[in-house]
Amino acid sequence: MSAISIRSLQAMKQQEKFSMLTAYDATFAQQAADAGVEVLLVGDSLGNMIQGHDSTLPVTVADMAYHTANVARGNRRAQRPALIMTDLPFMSHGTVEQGLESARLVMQAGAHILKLEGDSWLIPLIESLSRQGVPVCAHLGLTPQSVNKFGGYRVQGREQDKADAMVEHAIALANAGADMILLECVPNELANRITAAVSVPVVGIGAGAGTDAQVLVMHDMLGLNPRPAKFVKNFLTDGRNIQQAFAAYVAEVKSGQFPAAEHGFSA
Ligand SMILES: Nc1nc(=O)c2c([nH]1)NC[C@@H]1CN(c3ccc(C(=O)N[C@@H](CCC(=O)O)C(=O)O)cc3)CN21
Ligand SMILES: CC(C)C(=O)C(=O)O
Ligand SMILES: [Mg+2]
Repeated sequence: MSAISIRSLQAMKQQEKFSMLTAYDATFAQQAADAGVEVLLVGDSLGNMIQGHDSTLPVTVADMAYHTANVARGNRRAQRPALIMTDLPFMSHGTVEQGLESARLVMQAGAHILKLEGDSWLIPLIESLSRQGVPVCAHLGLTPQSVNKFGGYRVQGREQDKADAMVEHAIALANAGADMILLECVPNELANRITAAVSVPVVGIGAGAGTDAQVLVMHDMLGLNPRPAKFVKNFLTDGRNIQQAFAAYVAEVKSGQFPAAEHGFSA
């Protein structure tokens, strides 16, 4: 089977749901790809899960490059290699110049697509990356790098004006060259509006079952988080091993069984 590409994911929009899971090392990357996970996210949530911080703010570009290189080695050994998406961390893309240098470091470490938190202010950088052949996923809604500005990890886009603005931002980002959109902790109805408004795949976490794809933090879906968020489901149940837990997640995303109503937010 050939490796997953941006093109294969684009073709799945409105045909078949796909799954994304965080991976920070070679062993779990290979396990997830072998279980059928289409996208491995080297998330800056490694600040929480690997480094023990209580936010993603301390994570550096060097940390992201290191974990991306590890994930890339494991992924290469998989039956069908997944697409590797890597987060640009806090304050590593405040200007176009800085964003390009950060992008170079993680792409050269083995990422296939970058994820950037931000709204329409990202457009000049996305246009530049797009011209240089670097795919981008724009992360909207609850963007954890802005936790201090938000005053906590809270659902975003509940007010009508904020919801309308998020739809406009998603359209503008896709027009600027974003190849994917990720929505975190937004009301289901808003996620559905955005999924219908853009032609690129939309990935959700805490955004309901209507998006084109789902993402979870691996440690959360293995039940390793003592205080899981509302959108988390533990798949390491019913006597499953880790590989089977990953496969159950993939299957439940494909069938639409996950996420259920209890994992989403209303307006
Ligand atoms: N392990 C882990 N999982 C994550 O999903 C995650 C991280 N770490 N670190 C970075 C951010 C922080 N995230 C979080 C953390 C908590 C909530 C949370 O507790 N949300 C409330 C909703 C609050 C509201 O209603 O506004 C919830 O009930 O889920 C959400 C996102 C998501 N990301
Ligand atoms: C929660 C996902 C979307 C993420 O950005 C991360 O794991 O860092
Ligand atoms: Mg992240």
